Amino acid sequence: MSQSTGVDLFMKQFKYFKSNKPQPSLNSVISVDITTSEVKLLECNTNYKCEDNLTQCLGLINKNKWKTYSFVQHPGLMLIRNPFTGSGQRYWIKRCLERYPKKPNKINIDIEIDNLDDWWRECHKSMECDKKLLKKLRWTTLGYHHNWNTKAYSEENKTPFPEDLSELSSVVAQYLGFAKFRAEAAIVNYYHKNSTLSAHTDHSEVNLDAPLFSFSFGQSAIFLIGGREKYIEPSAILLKSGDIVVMSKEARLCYHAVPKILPEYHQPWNSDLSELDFNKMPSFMYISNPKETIEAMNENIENDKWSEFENYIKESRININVRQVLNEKQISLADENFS
Ligand SMILES: O=C(O)CCC(=O)C(=O)O
Ligand SMILES: [Fe+2]
Repeated sequence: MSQSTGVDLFMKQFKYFKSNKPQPSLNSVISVDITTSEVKLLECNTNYKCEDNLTQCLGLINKNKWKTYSFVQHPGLMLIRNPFTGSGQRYWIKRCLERYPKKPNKINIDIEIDNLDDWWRECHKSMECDKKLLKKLRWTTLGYHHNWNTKAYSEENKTPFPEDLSELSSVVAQYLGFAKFRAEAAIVNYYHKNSTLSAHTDHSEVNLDAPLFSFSFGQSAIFLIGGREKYIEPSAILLKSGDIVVMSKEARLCYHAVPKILPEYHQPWNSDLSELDFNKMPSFMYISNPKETIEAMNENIENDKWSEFENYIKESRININVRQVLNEKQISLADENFS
């Protein structure tokens, strides 16, 4: 495996952090809250001007308060430390549970259960929540659906990408200077206490220059990121609820994994629950019904409507992994100029 010694250092670290007995030491895990020589706070002075009420409507705090970090050992890797409001976190968590797993989107349970059109409702149709079904959801795919066998995207296996997630991705992309980014495919990953995601690279997209955006909510996780080969020793980074990881440039094709979910005491989705009151609607690029989005954002403030989602997220982690599939001028996968 290794050039010289044959050692897969990625796997070694993965096994170390995955272990329950003994529990791994977290001393070497990078936390961007603690200043070390490995992490740098980035000045994001791209000329991106967007209305403050646009970020607010997407559940984000004012962009001049965002903190973006880069990693000395991993050029192209960036982390925006939780730029979401509490109501914003609630909105995105709820979308990942209630809306995105609905048809025509695809979920892992489709293979086992036919016609499960509304997983969340099915889990909550009787007084007592169906915990077994609840834990069964491991992924939802959106837009160009990831094909887990062939790993290839196709025009036949594509449904409309959620407007709100396009909007969110585009705001974050523009903020970092990726003005032309288009969200075209996403995997929503659902993790429970002992869930892991093994080492992989994401290389199915035609466009491997566009960055990949990863939004995490709920319980914390150890994220491993290494190099283009598995013999390169990975770094372990602590991801918390609301964090956005961006894999761009050299980091775009690097091996990464999630060896461990860590229970988190802080619940940022329960603080900063301010109501949006808009006289002036922002101009959205993708969202066609701004009023509906604002109402959905505000609805979460009422705790009784939120409680079922709270029960889920206090034990689980959700990650939304957004990609651009096509090249800038490409219209479809069939576009011959790009095949
Ligand atoms: O859960 C994460 O943080 C990473 C998910 C991921 O790498 C993927 O979906 O390809
Ligand atoms: Fe990935």
